[in-house]
Amino acid sequence: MYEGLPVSAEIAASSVELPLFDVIADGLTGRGFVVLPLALPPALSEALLLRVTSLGDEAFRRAGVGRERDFQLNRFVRSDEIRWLGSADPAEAQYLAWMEQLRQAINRRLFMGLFDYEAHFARYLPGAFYKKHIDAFKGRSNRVLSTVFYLNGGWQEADGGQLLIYGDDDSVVSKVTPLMGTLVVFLSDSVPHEVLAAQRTRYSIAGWFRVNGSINAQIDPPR
Ligand SMILES: O=C(O)CCC(=O)C(=O)O
Ligand SMILES: [Fe+2]
Repeated sequence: MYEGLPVSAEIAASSVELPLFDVIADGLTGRGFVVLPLALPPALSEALLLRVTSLGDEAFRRAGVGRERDFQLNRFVRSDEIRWLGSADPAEAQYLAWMEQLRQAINRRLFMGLFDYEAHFARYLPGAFYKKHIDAFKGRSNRVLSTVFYLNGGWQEADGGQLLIYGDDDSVVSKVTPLMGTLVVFLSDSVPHEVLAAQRTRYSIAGWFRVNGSINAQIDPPR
């Protein structure tokens, strides 16, 4: 039992399979990505927003790119700040529990062999962006499935910060408003995407399901 959240927001370990998981699996098989409004229990989304907004500046650090440690260079690529989720906080724990359900559901449906999941809050202050990229290069990362969950109430077009998803021919196939409750799931190594500059502070949770196994004797890419 988690404190501070209504019982309805709890994700029981034995909860029945959500139809949503079918939608996600079908979307991944079809286009390689899926966008779902109001994917998680609203009370959980609110608790996560409360959590991320209660964290002080010192809780965040500037995000890096891959193995790059050159933060000057990275600033041209991305300018968000991050904080990793853990199970000590009840809202974070519930989010991770929901993702564990999704992990198992995807494995049952698509046999992807997803092994674990890692996720961080991201804070994009006004002006922050993340240039076009993919989250993983085939054979060089354990990350295979990406998730992004948004925590912004009343987000308007003029607030910027949209997620652009690109198709094979470099055209934008989806423009996602980072609105509270929306979840995006996509294949990490084949879906280029970009975050347009936010005009007001934008909160999200980015996460990755990973497969097990070492790459160049390294189990996981460094955080
Ligand atoms: O916040 C988003 O919309 C996407 C973030 C992203 O692409 C990433 O963290 O890799
Ligand atoms: Fe990304």
